[in-house]
Amino acid sequence: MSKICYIMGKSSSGKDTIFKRLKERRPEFRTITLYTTRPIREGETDGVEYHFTDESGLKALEDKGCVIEVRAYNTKCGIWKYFTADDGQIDLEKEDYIVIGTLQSFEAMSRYFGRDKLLPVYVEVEDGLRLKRALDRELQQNEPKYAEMCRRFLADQEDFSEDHIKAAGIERRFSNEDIEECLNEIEDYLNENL
Ligand SMILES: Nc1ncnc2c1ncn2[C@@H]1O[C@H](COP(=O)(O)OP(=O)(O)OP(=O)(O)O)[C@@H](O)[C@H]1O
Repeated sequence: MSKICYIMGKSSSGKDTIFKRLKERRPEFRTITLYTTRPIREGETDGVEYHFTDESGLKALEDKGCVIEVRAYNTKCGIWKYFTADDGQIDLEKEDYIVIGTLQSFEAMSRYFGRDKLLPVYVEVEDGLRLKRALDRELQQNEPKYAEMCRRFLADQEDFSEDHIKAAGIERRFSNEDIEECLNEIEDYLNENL
């Protein structure tokens, strides 16, 4: 049975890094590119990390009835929305997919496609190390957004509270202290469950 491997974790836990490395290891995985209204960051490419769009783009997809889930974040830089659309790119009869999302979107996708179609991969990193990685990443940006980085760090405490993780039915966690060890563990888990 085809499944959606759903990568989740707090900000700077390494979701993007793991996603890219898993895609290299398992090139047969298809991706579901999410949409966002946030501005594109240095080094990102439209249609790769996200489909970068705006409010009118979101409304057009909503009018067509194909938005599966949408979340809005009141950031230091304005309201940014992230959403998943059933825009014809998902065929669960044939393909396995790999996606990055949140607990909220994981739950919405589970309702939409069926919980058995999703394979959650929850990534975690000790908070101090995660904050250091977040700051190091921000320092590399042309216009570092430190306030937004801090907001996300604090918001994650609530979004990924133990209660929320439990309510979403997440049991397995993958520590991303060492990237190779983390990838090996995830790959074993995929082999067991796909
Ligand atoms: N195991 C690791 N060891 C050292 N650095 C890492 C490791 N995993 C990720 N990083 C680095 O940590 C930073 C955050 O990683 P990444 O961007 O993949 O996280 P993310 O969870 O996708 O973040 P966000 O949700 O905020 O976009 C990046 O600069 C990345 O290169």
